[in-house]
Amino acid sequence: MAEVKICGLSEERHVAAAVDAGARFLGFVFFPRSPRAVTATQAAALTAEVPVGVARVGLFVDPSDDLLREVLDHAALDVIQLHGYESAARVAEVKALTGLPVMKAVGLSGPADLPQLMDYGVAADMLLVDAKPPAGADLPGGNGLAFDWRLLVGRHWLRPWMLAGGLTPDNVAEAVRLTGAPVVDVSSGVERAPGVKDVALIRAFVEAARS
Ligand SMILES: O=C(O)c1ccccc1NCC(=O)[C@H](O)[C@H](O)COP(=O)(O)O
Repeated sequence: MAEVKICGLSEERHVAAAVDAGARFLGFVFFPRSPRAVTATQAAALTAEVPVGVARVGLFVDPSDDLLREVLDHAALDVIQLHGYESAARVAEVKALTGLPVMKAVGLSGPADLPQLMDYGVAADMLLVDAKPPAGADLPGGNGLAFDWRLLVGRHWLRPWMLAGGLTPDNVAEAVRLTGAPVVDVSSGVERAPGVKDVALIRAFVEAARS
């Protein structure tokens, strides 16, 4: 059984569906190129009614200090997710600037990428273990691509972590069984088109992950 983060939420009915289904983390994307992007003002409305116990995660890609301040001036966030090329030093700066826990995403495509999880494990509060985006990809995440989960078998890091990348209602139970992930993160796998979430898929995913 794993807890769930539903990422890339941009409509109130999908926030409500994720909360009702039992998701413990909700992700909001502040990266304009993404089909899931929300503005600071939209995020203010989307995050306002989220109950205590459900964490609101703001996803940023190499954000400037100004962007972080602008979003936090409007929207109530509980965690900052960094999904770009941020260094460990930048992770520490963002933590100090925002006063919030920071989750650093690390993309894996093979064993050579694993040491990054140790490196970031000092500065970050949480780790998001994701698939490395393919060369030339438009987005650094949210591509619906899985990596070889066997890379994670028997491994431990300094921080709590989540598994992401190509998870769906059909494969999430096997991913949790193989990796022991305590939390799973999904975006494309609960969409019927890029950026368009689906209530039935959200429910099916949470049920499969928590079963
Ligand atoms: O979702 C996006 O559009 C996005 C844009 C820029 C950086 C990251 C992005 N998404 C990351 C995620 O949604 C998840 O943390 C994770 O990568 C899972 O995505 P998916 O494989 O689509 O389930």
